[in-house]
Amino acid sequence: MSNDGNYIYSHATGLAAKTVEQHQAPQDLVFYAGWFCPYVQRSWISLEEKGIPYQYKEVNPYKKEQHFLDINPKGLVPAIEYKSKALYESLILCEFFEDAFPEHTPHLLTTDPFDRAYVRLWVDHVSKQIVPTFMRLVMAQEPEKQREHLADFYKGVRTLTDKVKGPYFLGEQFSLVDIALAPWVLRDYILAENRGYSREAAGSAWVAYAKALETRESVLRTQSDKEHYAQIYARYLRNEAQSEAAKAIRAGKPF
Ligand SMILES: N[C@@H](CCC(=O)N[C@@H](CS)C(=O)NCC(=O)O)C(=O)O
Repeated sequence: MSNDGNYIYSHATGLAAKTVEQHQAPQDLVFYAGWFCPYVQRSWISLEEKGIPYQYKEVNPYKKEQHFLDINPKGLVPAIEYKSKALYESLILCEFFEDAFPEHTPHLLTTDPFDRAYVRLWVDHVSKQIVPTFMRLVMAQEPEKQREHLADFYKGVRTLTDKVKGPYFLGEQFSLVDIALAPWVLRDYILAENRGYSREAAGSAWVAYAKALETRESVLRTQSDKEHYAQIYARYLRNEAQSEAAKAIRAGKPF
């Protein structure tokens, strides 16, 4: 076990704490989550958007306790148990919620086959371009590397914003593209405070899109107080984090 788990505040705060409190009763769907985790937040936003009944259980994934490894052998949050069967991986969970609860709207993957593929295409861009570059930029120590990753981050963001219809990616309809990205938009103040990033430098379309995402109710309802996120990122900013993600980024492997 890495000692990263020792640096994590034990529970959600702010509006997220209220949401946790409202989801303590037993349900068919148990959501194993860490309040701090951007991947968790993706699946959590989906649950909140769709009004799916779920029971929230806080897990410290860095402790790798056996009961949790039985649910997710990778030992990562988010994970779920649904009618005693286990699943994990944030985006796979989001798609599962679409399939298992078709009567719950909005349809975040949309219903038209072309649109579904198009949403997946841009979720892939978020996952392969934007998120890893965000992490590389946070972890980079040398100014030259930081400049390189910052330029890559702006590039990834601009490629996406060129396609944003506004206020959300597909227009009025909130979708999985917005969900895949929103947790990192909420956390971009880490880049602004430490790595010379500004939303304005990525263009006015990005400023407007980021604002629309961070003020969406489901996003607000799953957000904790900023100071507790900053505590965790401090280890990434010094390149000391030992999470699976940090190790993969250092090794240049996909995550
Ligand atoms: N690809 C996974 C990533 C999940 C992930 O990395 N979760 C982190 C917390 S943000 C975790 O559980 N880390 C534990 C560890 O690295 O040991 C997903 O999309 O669900």
